[in-house]
Amino acid sequence: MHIRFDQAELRFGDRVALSPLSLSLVETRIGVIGLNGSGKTSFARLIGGLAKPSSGTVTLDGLDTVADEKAARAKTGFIFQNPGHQIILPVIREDIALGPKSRGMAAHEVDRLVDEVLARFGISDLAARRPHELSGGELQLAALAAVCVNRPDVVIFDEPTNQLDLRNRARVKSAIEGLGEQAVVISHDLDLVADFSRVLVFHEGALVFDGEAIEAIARYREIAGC
Ligand SMILES: Nc1ncnc2c1ncn2[C@@H]1O[C@H](COP(=O)(O)OP(=O)(O)OP(=O)(O)O)[C@@H](O)[C@H]1O
Repeated sequence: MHIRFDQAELRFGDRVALSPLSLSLVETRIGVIGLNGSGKTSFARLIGGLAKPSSGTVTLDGLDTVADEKAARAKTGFIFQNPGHQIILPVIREDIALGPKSRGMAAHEVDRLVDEVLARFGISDLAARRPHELSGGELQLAALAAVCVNRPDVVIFDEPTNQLDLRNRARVKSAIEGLGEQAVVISHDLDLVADFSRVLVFHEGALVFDGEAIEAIARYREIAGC
């Protein structure tokens, strides 16, 4: 998908969360790194249509995230920092079924799709479980299944390996690697983006580097002073 920022800016009163930014993204794996408060989530929320630019535009395959809000939103899936908050129904299977059901799909087709996506992320055994019974890694995968069942063109992850142990981190990393969809991944876990074709570095609300992962990570280390 073609994600395009055209002088898009995000402000909260006098506070600038993201300075005017113009760029085009077509790569399948895009990493976003930077210090806390540097503007990464603001950037991601603009892509996902969860924030409206204070000025400028953001388009997804030519659809404006404000003027064509519904169609643009349908192209994106967002996995929040705390995926437990986005699982709203009491049982995982029901939660994953919510999107297809709300589009009026027949019950047997919904069942088939849900089974397929559970198997795809290796979590068929979690179908009947409740969100509070799942580990952080399992919650990430369940949220990812609930997003991917809606067939987005791009999946946006906000720190998907935050607070995960090594095993769960590896599980989430491999799920992201295996995605057919385009992925935009915000991460403080530099290993996660080390193989990505394009990595953006934000600092104080501005994009300060855009390019190869290895150079992006070096630039980030320089900014962090370590
Ligand atoms: N709703 C809001 N109201 C006011 N200021 C905000 C709001 N959301 C973000 N900001 C400010 O915008 C700036 C960028 O925040 P953002 O969440 O995009 O950073 P981040 O790089 O994702 O940080 P982190 O790594 O801590 O998640 C910060 O100074 C933050 O305080």
